[in-house]
Amino acid sequence: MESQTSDKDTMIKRILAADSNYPVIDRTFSYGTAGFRTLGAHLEKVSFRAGILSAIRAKVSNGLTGVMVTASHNPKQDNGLKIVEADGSMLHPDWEKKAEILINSKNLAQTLYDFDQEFTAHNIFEHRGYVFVGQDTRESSQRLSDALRNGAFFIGSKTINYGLVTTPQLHFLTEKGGKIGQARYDEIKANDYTEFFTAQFQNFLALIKDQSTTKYQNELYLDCANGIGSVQMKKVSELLGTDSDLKVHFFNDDLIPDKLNEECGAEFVHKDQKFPTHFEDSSFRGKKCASFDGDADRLILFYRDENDKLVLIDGDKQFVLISMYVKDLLSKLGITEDQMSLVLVQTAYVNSRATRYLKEKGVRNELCPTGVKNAHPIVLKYDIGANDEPNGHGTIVAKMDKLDQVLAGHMDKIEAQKLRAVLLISNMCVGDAIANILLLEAIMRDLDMSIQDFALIYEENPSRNYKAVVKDRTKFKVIWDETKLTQPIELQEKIDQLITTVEEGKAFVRPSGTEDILRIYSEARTHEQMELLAQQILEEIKTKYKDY
Ligand SMILES: CC(=O)N[C@H]1[C@@H](OP(=O)(O)O)O[C@H](CO)[C@@H](O)[C@@H]1O
Ligand SMILES: [Mg+2]
Repeated sequence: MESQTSDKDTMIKRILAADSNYPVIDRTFSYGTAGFRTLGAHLEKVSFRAGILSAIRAKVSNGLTGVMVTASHNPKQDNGLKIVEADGSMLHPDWEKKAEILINSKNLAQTLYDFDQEFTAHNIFEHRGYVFVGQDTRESSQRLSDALRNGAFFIGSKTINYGLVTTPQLHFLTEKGGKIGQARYDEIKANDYTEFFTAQFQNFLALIKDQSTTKYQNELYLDCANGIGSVQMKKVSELLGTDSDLKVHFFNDDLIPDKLNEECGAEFVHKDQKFPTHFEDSSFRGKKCASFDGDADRLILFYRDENDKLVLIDGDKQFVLISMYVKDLLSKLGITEDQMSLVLVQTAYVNSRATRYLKEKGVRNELCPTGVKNAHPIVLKYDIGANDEPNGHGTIVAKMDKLDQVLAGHMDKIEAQKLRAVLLISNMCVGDAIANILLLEAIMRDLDMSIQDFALIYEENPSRNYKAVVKDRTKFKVIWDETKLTQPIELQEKIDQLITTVEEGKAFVRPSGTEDILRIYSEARTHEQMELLAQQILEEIKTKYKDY
């Protein structure tokens, strides 16, 4: 698609005419923790305008942005839009604000003239920009992708539609585009992603192919949340071939939009602490299982123990293993923290036992507010930085140039080869369920570790997330790392007091950044105490703060 005009006024007229075709939704949209997200039916105009915004962003920066149409783990009637920078990272915070201005504008022509003024040097009505677009399997996704591409077209941009891809895949493809430049965008194919990660996994396995295993389980039972992850993971499986070390059995791999995230997927398993559909059977006992979320950027591992209890391996434990593995290789090579710094960045939701374990093992650990975009700036301060959220988000990022310098002279050693190879299995743009399962399989295989061994690295305190509906969640204010409320302070004082009544108590309340609710986290040494603590806090909110 190509715009023929360079005349500003004519272009704006056409944009306004197209914009008026999309229904007006009378509310203010904000770019939350994970982009614009609400009912799919309310997002058509937002998508059209997000297309314009993404195109402008491309024109004034590196010529490229990516947009993913998805609402991840949220209900099937929801949808959302996440904008990706040309380096594969999340939209710059300054541009989140600009996106809100353009999307909520009551005078679109004026807003466009304002943008034009602000970016005079970039000629936003003339320069070409590119927008890479991906979508999940929701019913509304096609319509929203169409509206989005339409918006980009009307402001004179080209779009490349990758169709059904996972969120991390769209980040990967956008980053690749940012690296190779516009002239070669045609070369980028959605399958580059699956081919890349399969090859990295195979490279690592080639280093350890002679190591025999006794405990590693090479079969994985995968719950795909009935989302797009199954399509891409099946491609990985095919590329690995039948004689591969890793055999994946696919479940909940139906692409009917109605089934998306329905009683399955990482969010369901983690928050509800229940087995997903098709995993109820006791024949799954002891087997290594995992769940993706709807757009495959989250991963939860789990198994059914001998008492049929669900044992979860959450994001924290996954990244504790990954960080420990990397730390161990560095120390075997005699590489110090000064030569190559390492950090694991987590959120207030981290289990106290994980924090304690990391301290014992000497892994540097920092907290950040919820949302991957908050972890990223901290991660980048270190040479190797991992971040995770218990719900299954997480990635490990390494400054590969620096690593190569530090490893020069060590590359004859297996530890150096493993370190380089294992880090390359990571999707360094954003947390990725497919890359992460391959990364963890590589490590479990090398350490000859069963899923049961994995679960035992440390024993978490029982914990759980709860929700409460209040009149106005924005009145609840928290400190930077979200572990405490500053307002209402009386509620914080009550929580502080309740925590002391249970063993190893930890609890906090914060307003969600993606839903119109308060989130309540509770943790204690026993399940009963954890529930008691949560119930008391919920009761306090219900009786005193519902209409606050
Ligand atoms: C407790 C929890 O799971 N919070 C989730 C949720 O954010 P909230 O701001 O808590 O609504 O959605 C985010 C985006 O997917 C994710 O990064 C985060 O971990
Ligand atoms: Mg997701």
